[in-house]
Amino acid sequence: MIEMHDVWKVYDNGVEALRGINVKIDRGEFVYIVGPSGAGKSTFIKLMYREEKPTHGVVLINGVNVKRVRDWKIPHVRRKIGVVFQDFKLLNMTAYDNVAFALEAIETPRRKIRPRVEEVLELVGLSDRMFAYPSQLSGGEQQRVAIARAIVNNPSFLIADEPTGNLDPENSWDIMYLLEEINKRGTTIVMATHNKEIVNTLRQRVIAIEQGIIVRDEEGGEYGYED
Ligand SMILES: Nc1ncnc2c1ncn2[C@@H]1O[C@H](COP(=O)(O)OP(=O)(O)OP(=O)(O)O)[C@@H](O)[C@H]1O
Repeated sequence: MIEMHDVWKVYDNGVEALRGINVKIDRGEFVYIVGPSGAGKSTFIKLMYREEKPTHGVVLINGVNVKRVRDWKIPHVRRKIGVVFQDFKLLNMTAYDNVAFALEAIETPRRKIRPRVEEVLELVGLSDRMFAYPSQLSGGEQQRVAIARAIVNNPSFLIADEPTGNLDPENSWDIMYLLEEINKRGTTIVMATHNKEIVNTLRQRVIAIEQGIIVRDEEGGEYGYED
């Protein structure tokens, strides 16, 4: 479960990106984070995977306070979260190695790496592109590698910041169907997006943030903006 209690984020330049956020996201949910540009969506997402720490308030991931460095270092907690970005952030090595690297980093026994990498690459539909480099893959394929890498450790949460932001509509839908499938298998998904059509079609919980405040939180909600 993800919980935020009176969370504020004030950047060093004085910008109040989040102003008193209270939210609870349960296991297995699929949540869209929407709102105008500069509203605080990425900041909200960054607090969840501890790219940023709250200035005030508490962020709990499965009951662990992300601000308490010692607790957070317990790999057990950190491994619970997979992250996907708009620009994929793949390393310049094969799809297979990008995914295997995530397992090597947590010292997975060698004999377990290959079957698991093959399994997730199959899940994302890339069995036949395993040894391609990012430059040889389409944007949609690169995002699928990034998703495979994010879920290879079986995280409880998959956090995505505009995962379809760099993709054409067809690839965007494919990525969304994949995220739905991952959610059905039990992973909680939190996704910041500007994609009105997706939010209005694949209905899920919608949390709208404006000027650092949650202004709407609806099950099966609409996108609600014109862009
Ligand atoms: N590292 C930073 N230092 C200073 N200010 C920042 C930093 N990151 C974000 N901000 C500011 O905090 C506010 C919220 O930014 P954030 O990126 O969270 O918004 P967003 O809703 O994700 O926007 P977009 O939809 O354009 O990605 C903005 O005013 C932004 O300029």
